[in-house]
Amino acid sequence: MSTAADAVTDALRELHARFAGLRDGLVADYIPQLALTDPDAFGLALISMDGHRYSAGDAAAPFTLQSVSKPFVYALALSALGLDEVCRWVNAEPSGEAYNAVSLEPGTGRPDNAMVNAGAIITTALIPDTPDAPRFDRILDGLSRFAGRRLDVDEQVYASEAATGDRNRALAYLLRSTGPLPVDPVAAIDTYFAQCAVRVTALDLAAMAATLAHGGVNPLTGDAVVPEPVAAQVLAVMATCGMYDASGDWLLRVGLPAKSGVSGGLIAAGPARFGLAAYSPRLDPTGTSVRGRAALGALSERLGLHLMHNPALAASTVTLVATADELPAAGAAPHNRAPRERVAVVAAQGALDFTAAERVLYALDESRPRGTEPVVLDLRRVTGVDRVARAMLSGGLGRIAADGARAAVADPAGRLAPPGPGRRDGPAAPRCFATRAQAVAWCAGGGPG
Ligand SMILES: NC(=O)CC[C@H](N)C(=O)O
Repeated sequence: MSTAADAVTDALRELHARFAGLRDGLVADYIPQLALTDPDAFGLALISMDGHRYSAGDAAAPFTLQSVSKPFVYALALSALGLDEVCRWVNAEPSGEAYNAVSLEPGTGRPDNAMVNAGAIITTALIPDTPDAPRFDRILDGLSRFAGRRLDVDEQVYASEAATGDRNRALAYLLRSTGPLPVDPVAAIDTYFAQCAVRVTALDLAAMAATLAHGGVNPLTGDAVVPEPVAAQVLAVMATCGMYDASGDWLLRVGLPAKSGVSGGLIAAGPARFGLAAYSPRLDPTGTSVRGRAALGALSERLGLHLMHNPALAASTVTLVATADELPAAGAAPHNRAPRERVAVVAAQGALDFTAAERVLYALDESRPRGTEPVVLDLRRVTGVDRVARAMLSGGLGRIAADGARAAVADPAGRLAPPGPGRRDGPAAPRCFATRAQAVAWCAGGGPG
């Protein structure tokens, strides 16, 4: 039997079938253990903001995080130290160079960003290291919370990189020699190798990406892994730097914050929409999975996820602009008796943010052609009012009241202010009522002022 949501799985399966024939690219072999992976493994996964999981192909096949660990450890550093402190040691500029380049700011020695190896090594070194919570324990714990399950280290890949990672060790020594660092990158290099060797699946990666897309809260477990501003900061750096010297092209064509790794993992995050992941070990010259890139690019196009694409203009916010005596009798019963004033009524629906609140304020003005009429704002069909919209609506209604007109809100859920005709919390708090009829009656002069 098939379910309606199988249509989402079908979309992933179709992309999997479309790109499974791609044989371009090479499996990374500078970490010898990685050369032993099956070059044809190919998995895709998608996790929604409600925690719904979809996958196709080898989405449960294990592989190591490699550079896909970088944005998550960056998130942990930002959570521990804050953006300004982290930026003192790692910049946030695209380097336009390969992941292993020696891209250090002249003068300060500061790496360009936390997505290239030099920046990632510093980021790892910035994670606090205390006897009761050693640095790597904190990192493994954090990565596990992003994934929503306990992760472990592929000891063979770790040993393989530790034995051959001379270039990264050289970078660590160079970093220590150039900058007045608060931490020792040389001491942190083995921790960096270990974080790169943490074992995941494409489904784990999708959960990790979905956690960033979901404001730092894992949509599978509900765990608030990092604060919302940190998730936004990490996504911003992924968008500009996540694909190294291919970051501009990726943002242009795919339009999503993303991060690749040399084991073949690739994540992309559609903020407030999805976490996406691909796994396929054959890499292009920038170190990105060839099939992963093709599949996530096609998925973004197909689902309309490009960030700069006309962002979802919400359905109409304002559902009614009228005067109370134009409304059906049931909606405005008290008003049918000779009102002292014509009362304007504006009704809104859906989730109110800045964009929606601007529409509502504009409609409030349109509903009062003389600019002196009392007005009722009907929020009964509103599902949410964010902080910005609340301040804007209170401010707009406050201006009407300050001009001497009555302004009331039908707001039984108390989204703008607690309901109750007697309630007035100060000059900025609008008069709120449980029903529209009560609000209209008060505005028409039927209630105490
Ligand atoms: N791009 C990558 O995935 C690189 C990670 C790898 N562990 C390295 O530091 O070389």
